[in-house]
Amino acid sequence: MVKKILTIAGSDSLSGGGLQTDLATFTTMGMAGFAVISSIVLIKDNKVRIDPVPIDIFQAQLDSVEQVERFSAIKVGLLQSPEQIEVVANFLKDFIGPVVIDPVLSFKEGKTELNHDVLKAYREKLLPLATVVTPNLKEGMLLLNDEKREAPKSRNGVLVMASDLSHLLRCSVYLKAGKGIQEGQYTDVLIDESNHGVVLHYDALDDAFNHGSGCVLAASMACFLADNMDLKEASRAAADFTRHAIVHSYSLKRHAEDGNAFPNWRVQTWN
Ligand SMILES: Nc1ncnc2c1ncn2[C@@H]1O[C@H](COP(=O)(O)OP(=O)(O)O)[C@@H](O)[C@H]1O
Ligand SMILES: Cc1ncc(COP(=O)(O)O)c(C=O)c1O
Repeated sequence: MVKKILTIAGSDSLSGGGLQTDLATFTTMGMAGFAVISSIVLIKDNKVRIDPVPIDIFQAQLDSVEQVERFSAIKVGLLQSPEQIEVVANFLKDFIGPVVIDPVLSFKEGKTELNHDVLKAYREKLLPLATVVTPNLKEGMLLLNDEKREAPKSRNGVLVMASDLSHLLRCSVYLKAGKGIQEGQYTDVLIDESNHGVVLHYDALDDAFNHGSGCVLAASMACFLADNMDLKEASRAAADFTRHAIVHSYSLKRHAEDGNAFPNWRVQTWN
């Protein structure tokens, strides 16, 4: 039977992340994708504009997908207010199955304002309901909320940070530590459900063409978990899937400097 998988995410009409990227990932993984829209994101001239969907319409979408029997996994992306976070927490309370939450608190594409009530709601209401949370280093530091703490610069430092996050949030953590940890490499760290740490290093690929790579990672991880892999296997498989999406990135304009990760890299392209 075809597996059904839900994303609760923002819409990015440039397909550089958000539900467009999530649905494309689900399709490539051979699963049927469903989407609840939290916000409309507009990116132009290095500015990010986010218009949240009114809360009653957001809730109505969640009520509507309750008709689906039943999702094999749920991925959660951009949420813009404590109210949205609370509504999602309520929705997830009775869900039995893997939940991957990507706490989108910062954008590569431009600055956005941070609402501290959103951070508190994430920490207290939503993230403890996740199977795994996938912050980048900046998002992880924000969630830890410790002004005296410095961002880690070593392999050990990232392991400690991921472990502290996992204790604070009471869930597994896949921390995207980025390129500052080991020369020429990207480092990701997983703290799994038995508090066991795994460090993953990957050769750094061209940075210019990877809008949406965080979404591809979390969405593919949700699919691998839906396929009954354990979290360690699913993490490795998702990291590998995402590297392929980055290698196959495409630009939006013929001579553009940047572009999107390509989640459909497994599918035959028409040339
Ligand atoms: N230039 C790159 N080379 C290799 N891996 C990368 C590169 N950029 C991102 N990744 C990987 O892609 C995944 C998503 O990371 P990232 O794009 O940093 O997330 P986010 O968009 O949430 O900040 C991670 O596994 C990360 O290690
Ligand atoms: C709706 C939405 N969610 C999430 C993201 C984050 O994307 P990334 O995977 O590059 O971190 C973006 C980026 O544009 C977005 O528009």
